[in-house]
Amino acid sequence: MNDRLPHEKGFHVSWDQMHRDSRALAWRLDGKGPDNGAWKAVVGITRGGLVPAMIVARELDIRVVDSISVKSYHSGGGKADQRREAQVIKAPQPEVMGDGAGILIVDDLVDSGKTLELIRGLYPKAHFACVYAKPEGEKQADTYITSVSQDTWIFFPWDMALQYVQPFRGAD
Ligand SMILES: O=P(O)(O)OC[C@H]1O[C@H](OP(=O)(O)OP(=O)(O)O)[C@H](O)[C@@H]1O
Ligand code: HPA
Ligand SMILES: [Mg+2]
Repeated sequence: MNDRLPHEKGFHVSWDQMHRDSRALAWRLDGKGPDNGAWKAVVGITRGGLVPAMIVARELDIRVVDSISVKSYHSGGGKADQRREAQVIKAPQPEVMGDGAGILIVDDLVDSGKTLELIRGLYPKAHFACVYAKPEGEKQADTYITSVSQDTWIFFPWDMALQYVQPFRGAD
């Protein structure tokens, strides 16, 4: 039985690491767009995807940047059969998106893949790019930088703060 709490197997990502990994994602995508290698626009999935989306747009000199807001919630009866559902609560500009061709849709992480699955249904020709990917959802990402095991919780820098920790060998 696995009775470990989510925060007990944690991958803590600093701002610096996030910046490096987002830059690596941009460089991987450079020249891979459908129009002579160019991408038309970057769309960040709020909220976590806005940080890598900005960095990718900056690295690749893409000035058209939009966002899509997805709200996730748990549905189902008892705790055991609860499922994570997702709903789009704010769409990007339709004139920018079309069917998604040439559009880079960026998120910080793919976990179950539900968020990307929902958005892919709306923009089937878009390219989906994430910084981190867990195995269950990684097939939903066309490009990602770092694999993280399914039972690891990723802590992003905007959810953390520097704080004092006791020395390993405490004073008596
Ligand atoms: O692959 P999935 O299982 O769908 O999970 C991945 C999504 O979950 C997190 O966002 P969250 O919905 O928690 O919202 P936030 O970005 O606003 O923090 C993360 O930023 C991804 O967008
Ligand atoms: O590992 C995670 N970290 C932060 N947010 C998340 N949302 C789904 N999985 C995660
Ligand atoms: Mg998110």
